[in-house]
Amino acid sequence: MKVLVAVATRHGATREIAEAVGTAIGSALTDAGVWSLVDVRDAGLVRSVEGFDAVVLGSAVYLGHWIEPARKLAESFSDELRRVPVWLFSSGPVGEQKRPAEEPVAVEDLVRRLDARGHRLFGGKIDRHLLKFPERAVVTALRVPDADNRDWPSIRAWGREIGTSLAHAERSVP
Ligand SMILES: Cc1cc2nc3c(=O)[nH]c(=O)nc-3n(C[C@H](O)[C@H](O)[C@H](O)COP(=O)(O)O)c2cc1C
Repeated sequence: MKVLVAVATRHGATREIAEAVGTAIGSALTDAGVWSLVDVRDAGLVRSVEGFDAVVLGSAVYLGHWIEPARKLAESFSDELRRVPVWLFSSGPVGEQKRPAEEPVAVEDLVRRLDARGHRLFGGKIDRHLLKFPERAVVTALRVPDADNRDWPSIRAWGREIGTSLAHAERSVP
């Protein structure tokens, strides 16, 4: 089984989540006795999704939205993506940035359009040293502290859930 984990990142924090998800999917499939090849790629470098049996697409969240390479991939390949199991994830919230009254990222429409199995929101990471001046100005204005809110156990658990569900589907094919 071939699985694509495509990710859009500006500063690398979401890429590391994608890699952990990909590793967890692969190990759950191996444990279930299913051969797998899990390809973690930058969304902007994906030229085709043909040949993959499942796709996980994730993006960092900036100002409430996915960044362009992830949106573009979802748009360009929406027909192909609807034909395979798809999971989405976003990574963003740091500190108190997530206000309970608001959805931190607008993806409901995408979940519907791609007929995705689910969407998970993970915490993000802010390291001012990596930010360009305008970004630093935004996080300073919003009083967002430097922090790493990525919850590795739940990231890995989600990847294993995906792998297990793919393994069940594979076994139930006659
Ligand atoms: C300028 C700026 C705007 C951001 N806007 C949001 C936002 O609207 N919602 C959110 O949850 N996180 C927001 N974040 C946090 C990022 O999503 C978080 O730092 C993420 O881990 C970045 O991932 P990356 O390193 O893969 O680009 C913002 C960060 C910056 C620097």
